[in-house]
Amino acid sequence: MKTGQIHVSTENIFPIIKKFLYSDHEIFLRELVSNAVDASQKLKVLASTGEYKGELGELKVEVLLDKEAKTLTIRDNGIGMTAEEIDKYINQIAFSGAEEFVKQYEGKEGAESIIGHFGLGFYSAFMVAEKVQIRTLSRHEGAQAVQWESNGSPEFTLTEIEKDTRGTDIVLFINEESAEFLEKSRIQGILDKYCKFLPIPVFFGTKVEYIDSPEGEKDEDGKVKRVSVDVPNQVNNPKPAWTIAPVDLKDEDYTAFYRELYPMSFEDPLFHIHLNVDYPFNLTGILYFPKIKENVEVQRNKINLYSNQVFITDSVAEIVPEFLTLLHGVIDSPDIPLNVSRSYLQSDGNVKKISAHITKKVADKLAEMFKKDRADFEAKWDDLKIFVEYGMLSDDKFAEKAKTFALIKNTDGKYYTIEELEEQIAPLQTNKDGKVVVLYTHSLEEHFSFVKQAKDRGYQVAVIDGPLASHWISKMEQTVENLSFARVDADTLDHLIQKEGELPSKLTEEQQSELKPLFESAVDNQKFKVEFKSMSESDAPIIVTQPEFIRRMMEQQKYGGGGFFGAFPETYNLVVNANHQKVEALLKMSDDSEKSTKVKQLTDLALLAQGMLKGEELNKFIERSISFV
Ligand SMILES: Nc1ncnc2c1ncn2[C@@H]1O[C@H](COP(=O)(O)OP(=O)(O)OP(=O)(O)O)[C@@H](O)[C@H]1O
Repeated sequence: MKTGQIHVSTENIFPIIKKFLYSDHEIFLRELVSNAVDASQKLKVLASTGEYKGELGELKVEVLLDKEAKTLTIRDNGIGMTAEEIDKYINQIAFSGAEEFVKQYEGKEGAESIIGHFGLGFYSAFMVAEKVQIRTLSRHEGAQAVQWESNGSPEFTLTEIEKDTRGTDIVLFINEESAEFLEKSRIQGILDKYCKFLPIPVFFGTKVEYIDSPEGEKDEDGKVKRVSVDVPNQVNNPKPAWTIAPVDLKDEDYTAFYRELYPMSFEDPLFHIHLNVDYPFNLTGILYFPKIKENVEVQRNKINLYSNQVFITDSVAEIVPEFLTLLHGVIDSPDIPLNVSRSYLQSDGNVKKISAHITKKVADKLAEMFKKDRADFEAKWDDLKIFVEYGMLSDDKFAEKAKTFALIKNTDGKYYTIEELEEQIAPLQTNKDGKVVVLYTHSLEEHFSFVKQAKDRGYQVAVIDGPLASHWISKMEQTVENLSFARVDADTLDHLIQKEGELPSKLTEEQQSELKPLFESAVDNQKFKVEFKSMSESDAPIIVTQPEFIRRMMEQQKYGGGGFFGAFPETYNLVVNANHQKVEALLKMSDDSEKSTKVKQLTDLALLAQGMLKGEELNKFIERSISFV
């Protein structure tokens, strides 16, 4: 037996490691299982190059729990270590790595968040163990098995032992505060989280499986009986879909993998993108487009980040652009630095490239789908829309590409690209300034009469809805030349698409001034501005409109952005049709009370058409209307 001092300059770093990693103790298992997997893969490589000539056997990692002895063992049959290798890799290199880490981050703000992403490697075992043994037999022929042991002080012992199987056992004597790691369910939970897709089979305990009775026992119906047997419980799928070449995968395989990732999800994704880059950085992965629900937040941050199949985190906000955090799936890249702060991550060159690459891939995939099968793309559009709009608003490069496939639906359920729609409506809907005006509604039901009037004139009305609508419209107006958008209830049709030459007004200015106070007294002055406009005689006598600009500002404030305008009061225009016969008739009435009743009735009808007549006012309107019958 040999005793020695771990090469160390700090007095004792173990208490610091423990304190530092307090919130993330569980990662010790990720580190040790990854080391075991690495040791197995290294052996595979050595075998393939001919350096290792022995039998490989079935390479596997086992996690063994002995609650009574209070130990947790991580066993592999990989390369193993000689006494010299232990001295080099454990006593010197590994330790200096851990020591440097602690020195660098001790007392620094935000250190905890860094640590979550950073493995201290082998030494993280001391977060949960009072004593750690390495019992190992090297791959070299005739090697002597050795045991390294340390109780968390810089002293260690190295002893020759009997061990006739190749590979390494890391035995942790779990300390008192860490008793949770002697619970089967806790260990299973950690393995599920970090080790689900490691490339070498990992086993933990047993599970029950049902098989045909080996003795051929039959039940009453003569069928072979099913019996339960205990089988080794493999925790991982060593060959997850993202590591397989896309040509070898069918759509069903992608869907099955989605289910493997999100067993609780009820719905299949709309489609997927398989990422595969090896230059200038290394990245693989599969991203899925989910059906986006009203409650966007629940679906956010479901992308899992892996590094060589080891789970790192499900918070990828720094790596993918914000609008892409709505996607689901896996990204695996050994090139994403994990041992750095989040703000550094955002400025990292590789991470920026990765983010730009993913955005481009997503745009290309959508463009390809649109080109390949437009009908199918249209069928998916309503689910994709919010995502594409979000992308167009937050990323100019994406917006440029998306203009070719972003669709607008009209009230007849037909889909057009922006360019197609512009071409369609230009002949009738170009105003006197040469701008093509897209009329739109967010709800056919709410705007029924406005839409009908517009369609009666041969205009098309687009359906543009959702929380991002008004932001998106403003963006389109800024980027597509000569295009402007107007909601059908923003003004009278003649003013929404102004043509040369206005209709003459039947009412003179004086007559309008005479009637104006009557209308003003019928509504709340703070909320409504009364104005007269010369409209067609067949148009409604009064309409309530909400100026496009004010409404958009209010909507944009509600869904973020535009805050600098301050709070907008809700204001509307009460537009009186200066050519309507019912309005003209008011002038001839001598009975003031009859006149104001008529005005009230006309005004209420306009409010009713906008769905704005409610509560007491609605009740009064109903009673008044009954009295007319
Ligand atoms: N199960 C094992 N079998 C063989 N060698 C091992 C095993 N575990 C650790 N080692 C050796 O000990 C070294 C140090 O391990 P440690 O986990 O501290 O660092 P690492 O794996 O090199 O880096 P990191 O864990 O930070 O990615 C490894 O590089 C490896 O050479």
